[in-house]
Amino acid sequence: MKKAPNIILVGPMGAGKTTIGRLLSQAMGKEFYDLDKVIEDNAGADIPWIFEREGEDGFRKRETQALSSLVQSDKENCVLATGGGIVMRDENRSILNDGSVVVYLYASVSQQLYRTSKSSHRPLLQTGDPKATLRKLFEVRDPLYREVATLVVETDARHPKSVANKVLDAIKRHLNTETSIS
Ligand SMILES: Nc1ncnc2c1ncn2[C@@H]1O[C@H](COP(=O)(O)OP(=O)(O)O)[C@@H](O)[C@H]1O
Ligand SMILES: O=C(O)C1=C[C@@H](OP(=O)(O)O)[C@@H](O)[C@H](O)C1
Ligand SMILES: [Mg+2]
Repeated sequence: MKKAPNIILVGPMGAGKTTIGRLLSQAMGKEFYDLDKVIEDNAGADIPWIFEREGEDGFRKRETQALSSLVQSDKENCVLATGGGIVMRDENRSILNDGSVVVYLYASVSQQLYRTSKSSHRPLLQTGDPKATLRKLFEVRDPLYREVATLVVETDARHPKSVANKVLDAIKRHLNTETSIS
C-alpha cells in the first residue's frame, strides 16, 4: 500500500507553523515534530545559543542534517513544522519536494511582526528594525516557499484553530483529487 505522505509546514517566522502543526497533528492523529525542537534536542542547546556559538551557518548545517534524517528515515504519518529559513538551501528544497505534502502558511509582514514581537527567541530578529528584516527575508523567501509548496494557506485574520481547519480541508481536497480516477 502507498505510504501516507508526511505533511510539512513552511513559511516565515510568525506564520504559525509550530502552532498550526501541533493542532493539525492532533486532528489528523499523526505524530508531530518541530524541526527547531529536534535541532535543539540534538544540540543540547537552544537556538539563540547555537547562533551565538556557531553562527547562522552552523545552525543551517544542523537544520539540513535534522531535516534529512527526519524525512529520509522512513518516518511516515507525521506532521513536521520547519523553521522559516528551511527553503534557503537547494538541498533542503529537494528533500521537501520528495513526496511530502508541503503547505505554505502565508502571513503578511505586519502579521509576522505582530506575532513574533512577544518572543526574543529568534536571533535573526534581534535587530534595531525587525520589520525591515522581515520584509527583506520575505522578498527572498516568498518565491522559494511557493516553489516547494503543494498548497498555500492564508493565515492573516484567522484564529489558529480556523487556520488548522483550513489546512486540513485543503489537504483532504488535495489527497482526494490525487487518488480519484479521472
Ligand atoms: N493564526 C494565528 N493568529 C494569531 N496568532 C497566531 C496565529 N498563529 C500563530 N499565532 C501566534 O503567533 C506566535 C508565533 O507562532 P509560531 O507557531 O511560533 O510561528 P512559527 O513557528 O511559524 O514561527 C505564537 O505566539 C502563536 O500563538
Ligand atoms: O526564519 C529563520 O531563518 C528562522 C526561523 C526560526 O523558526 P520559526 O520560523 O519557527 O520562527 C528558527 O528556525 C531560526 O530562528 C531561524
Ligand atoms: Mg516555529
